[in-house]
Amino acid sequence: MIKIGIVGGTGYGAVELLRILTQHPHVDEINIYSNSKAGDKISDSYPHLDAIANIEMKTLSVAEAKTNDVLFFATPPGVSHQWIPKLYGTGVKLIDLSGDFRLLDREVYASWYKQATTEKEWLEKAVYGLSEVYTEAISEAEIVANPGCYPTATLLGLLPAIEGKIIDPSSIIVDGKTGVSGAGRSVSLNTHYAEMNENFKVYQVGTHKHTPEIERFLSDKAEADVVISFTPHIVPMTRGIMTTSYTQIMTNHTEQEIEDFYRAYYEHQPFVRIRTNGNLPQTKEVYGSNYCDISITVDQRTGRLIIIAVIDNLMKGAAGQAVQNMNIINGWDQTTGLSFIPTYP
Ligand SMILES: NC(=O)C1=CN([C@@H]2O[C@H](COP(=O)(O)OP(=O)(O)OC[C@H]3O[C@@H](n4cnc5c(N)ncnc54)[C@H](OP(=O)(O)O)[C@@H]3O)[C@@H](O)[C@H]2O)C=CC1
Ligand SMILES: CC(=O)N[C@@H](CCC(=O)OP(=O)(O)O)C(=O)O
Repeated sequence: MIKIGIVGGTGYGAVELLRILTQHPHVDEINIYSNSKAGDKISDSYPHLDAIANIEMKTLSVAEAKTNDVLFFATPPGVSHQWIPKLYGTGVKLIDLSGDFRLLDREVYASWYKQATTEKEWLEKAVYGLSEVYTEAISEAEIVANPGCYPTATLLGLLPAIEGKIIDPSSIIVDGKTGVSGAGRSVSLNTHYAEMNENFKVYQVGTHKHTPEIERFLSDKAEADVVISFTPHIVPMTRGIMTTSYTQIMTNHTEQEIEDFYRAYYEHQPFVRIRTNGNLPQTKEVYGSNYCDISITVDQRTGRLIIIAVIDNLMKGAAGQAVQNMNIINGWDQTTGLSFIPTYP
């Protein structure tokens, strides 16, 4: 049995971690750290957790942090990099849901995040937590950089086609669509009900911070520098991400052959489901679960392979994948504590 700490206690990522970890069979104690509400119970902020997690939140300190076996940072970018170097080597496994450790180059980070992260020596110690792809490295990691929500869906959709040399890596255009909880719980005019309802917004065209993260890991598997066009959109729904990737096919494979290749690529991965016979995934079909559903379509007319991937941004896009990584680190079955059937309708 292990002891868990969650930093950023009153945010959406933390609450989703709690939803999972309160039912995880190997977790017997949960500490919650809050910057704004230490001393309060988490159920004061989230009454739906009353009688499930009436845990009093604490202030984080290095001494406190070290009492945990695994510490999750569910904090905005700019927080975890101040703590993780102080905790490295103490035996606590550190899983960061923010972007602070996802890029190797701090200048690239600064140019996309408009703020600083830690030195390269620390960034190099982090393992990218795309569970299905970097499993072995994650199993030995002390610091896991949990992937961003858009990169999770985009990379799971594109990596088989890149590794199989099915598509031209220089041809990739990605359209992302997210639910509003992707913006976190903090109040902003952008996500105000009246601004969001009956609306469909595009934002950060060509400037979204997930672009260099997607490019880094596509380049890793393409063994060449990959540059993509990525455009995110926000949709009036609570949860869900859909990414649509448009790519140029380089081979004469049929749709069936590519589909079979994808299925073989993810054969032993319990959370990736490949759609068959032109069946296209919808965000509702993964809602509340850790699944990533993927479809591939060969557009004969344009010679393009169109890849659609859906996830729940708070599950496979954040807390679910973070727990999947905790399971990998501890040598447990990846699905432990994560067997949520999607909530439908
Ligand atoms: N929402 C999503 O779908 C996804 C989120 N992520 C990432 O996960 C992280 C958490 O996101 P999410 O939970 O949605 O965000 P929220 O804004 O909902 O929560 C973040 C929490 O962090 C704490 N916090 C805020 N500012 C500071 C600070 N300066 N220092 C320390 N703690 C602070 C606050 O909790 P308290 O005051 O209680 O400490 C806050 O509630 C972010 O980095 C986000 O980018 C990644 C993938 C998807
Ligand atoms: C709607 C909305 O604002 N979504 C967020 C999602 C990114 C996020 O949550 O950040 P990480 O995944 O990098 O940690 C955004 O586009 O910035």
